[in-house]
Amino acid sequence: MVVENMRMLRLMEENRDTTMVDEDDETKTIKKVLNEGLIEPIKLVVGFALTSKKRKSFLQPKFEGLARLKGIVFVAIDQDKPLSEQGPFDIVLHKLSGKDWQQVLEDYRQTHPEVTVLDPPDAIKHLHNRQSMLQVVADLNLSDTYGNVNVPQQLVIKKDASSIALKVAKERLRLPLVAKPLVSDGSAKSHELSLAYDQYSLQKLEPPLVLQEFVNHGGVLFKVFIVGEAIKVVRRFSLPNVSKRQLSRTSGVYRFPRVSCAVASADDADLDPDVAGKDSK
Ligand SMILES: Nc1ncnc2c1ncn2[C@@H]1O[C@H](COP(=O)(O)OP(=O)(O)OP(=O)(O)O)[C@@H](O)[C@H]1O
Ligand SMILES: O=P(O)(O)O[C@H]1[C@H](O)[C@@H](O)[C@H](OP(=O)(O)O)[C@@H](OP(=O)(O)O)[C@H]1O
Repeated sequence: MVVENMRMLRLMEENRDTTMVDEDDETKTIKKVLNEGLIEPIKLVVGFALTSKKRKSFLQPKFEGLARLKGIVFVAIDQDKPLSEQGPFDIVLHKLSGKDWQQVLEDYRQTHPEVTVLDPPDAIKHLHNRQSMLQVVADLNLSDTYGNVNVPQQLVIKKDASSIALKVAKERLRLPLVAKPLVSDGSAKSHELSLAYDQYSLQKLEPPLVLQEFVNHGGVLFKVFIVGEAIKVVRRFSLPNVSKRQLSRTSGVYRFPRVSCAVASADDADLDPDVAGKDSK
């Protein structure tokens, strides 16, 4: 048992980025427990294929350690070697884009039906494009049902920035508009959003993109995470409302950073309970 745990520890060390070796007390405790053989035997091997950015944000040493205590280990997939020659895995966890990788996964699913691929390329392809991503929600037709789920008015611009103003006028989209890259592939570029205040500045945008009417939402939003039966809701700070007055006085295109990421948590903020419902338009 101790030998197996030491082997596992080595595996975890080998699979870790050199940028991730900052050890806190909890990590040291986990290592001590591992060394002393006090933990569960390995029940599940998860092969992962992630970008180095994702590996750093998701596979943090503490998380890996806690998973190991529950008998789950994470092993890096070497993309330069055939997937079938690696493992054996119980689960393949991935977040990589590209047709070649999708084909590798599809082939692997055929030859290894016993392995759970999270998620199969076919099941997540609509999330790689912001138009199809939102279409799924629009198709659910949830407005005026039990709650009220609406989708912002939006327009896809594939090319030709000079034609945007005309298209926007034709579709009667109201300014300001949020411009989002059409492709959503996890790259930094795909997260670069901007806000266009006036018609003239629309030509400065860079297609392919999705234009959405800006929806005032009181500067906070809720993110809902669902895994199986588990549901977690977090509150995050977001873009503040844009008033009519502000709109009439502002022009141009403004890039905005990752406003509602994890560091923008508003879970503990003391907010006016009505704030998310106010509309200053
Ligand atoms: N139509 C909209 N009206 C008002 N604000 C918006 C709108 N769309 C997006 N935002 C703001 O932009 C932020 C990011 O938008 P979005 O979630 O579409 O992009 P993302 O890159 O996928 O973000 P994330 O990385 O947080 O998942 C939101 O948190 C919200 O603050
Ligand atoms: O931390 P939350 O609020 O869950 O937001 C996530 C986004 O929803 C994801 O889209 C980001 O992943 P990608 O950068 O791979 O798209 C993801 O990027 P990260 O894994 O680098 O943190 C997060 O920004």
